[in-house]
Amino acid sequence: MIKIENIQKSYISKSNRVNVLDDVSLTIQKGEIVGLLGSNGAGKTTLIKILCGLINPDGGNIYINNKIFSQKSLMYISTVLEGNRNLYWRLSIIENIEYFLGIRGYSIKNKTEKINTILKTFNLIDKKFELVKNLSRGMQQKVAIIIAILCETEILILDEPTLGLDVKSNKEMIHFLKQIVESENKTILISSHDMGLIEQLCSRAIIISNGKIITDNTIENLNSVFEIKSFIITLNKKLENHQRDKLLSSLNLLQISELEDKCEVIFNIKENNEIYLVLEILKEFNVPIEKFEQRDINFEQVFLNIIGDENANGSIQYI
Ligand SMILES: Nc1ncnc2c1ncn2[C@@H]1O[C@H](COP(=O)(O)OP(=O)(O)OP(=O)(O)O)[C@@H](O)[C@H]1O
Repeated sequence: MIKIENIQKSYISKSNRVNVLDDVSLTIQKGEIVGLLGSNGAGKTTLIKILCGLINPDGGNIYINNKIFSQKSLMYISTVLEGNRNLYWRLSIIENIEYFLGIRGYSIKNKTEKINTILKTFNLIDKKFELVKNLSRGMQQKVAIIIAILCETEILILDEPTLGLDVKSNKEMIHFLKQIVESENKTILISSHDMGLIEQLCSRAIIISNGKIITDNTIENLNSVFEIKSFIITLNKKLENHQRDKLLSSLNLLQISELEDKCEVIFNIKENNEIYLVLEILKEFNVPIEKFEQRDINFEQVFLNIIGDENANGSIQYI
């Protein structure tokens, strides 16, 4: 179990103090698979580096299994950091496994069967003696994660596991991680930009923006936002002021965007009958409708809306 309370971290940049993590608190229960989402520079890697003891926070507390964080906590945690510096490139897969398990005090002699099984499962058995530098980026990433699993820690932290992978390797990696999530009973924290990955693997998503947690909710709850439908009606005439006012007051989630000699009415609804509300008002105005389209809403949009609203208003709204 991971408990983070009021973590604070800032860096000095060009003689200014920049807050990178601002009062971050979260709890991840044993066995939970949690996604950490955020735009570039949001503070995800900083939080992960603090969690694996690479940097110290300026303030706040971390508890691992109810004990205050110390060097000893690291025996419960394996981390795969972003990028390709998790392995020794001039060593083979098996030599890397031997080295990293050795650091944790394990001998690979007692683990040969487990190592071979895991390498077979993930199609790396033929590459066991291959130097890591000769492996593809996706294979290297898999090896780093396999080593983290072989360390048999309770907690696994993965920072951007699909970063830099092509479309095919990205798909394979998600499949690989799904197998891991299903077969290993671990507490897992995965940071990513990849909404699909978080949606498929995690039960909960924490969204961080400018060093602050702005949403911490189950994927199920966040997914309920998908039930919202979004429409655009293009009118080939501009609206008069009183018509705009009437439309804007008809629905909470309605925007009007003026184009050259047209205008777009964009609205998001949960109930289908709200479409008729808008259409009836437009009928009353007797303005010709040029186009009526439904827009797709996906997790990425939900995320962007949450981040966008946070940046715009300092408060969170889901659409
Ligand atoms: N050592 C450092 N010195 C100064 N600023 C830093 C340092 N490390 C990180 N930062 C700054 O802290 C902020 C958060 O960086 P961090 O790497 O944690 O973000 P991130 O959410 O992981 O972003 P990305 O998705 O781009 O990896 C950024 O503005 C970054 O420039």
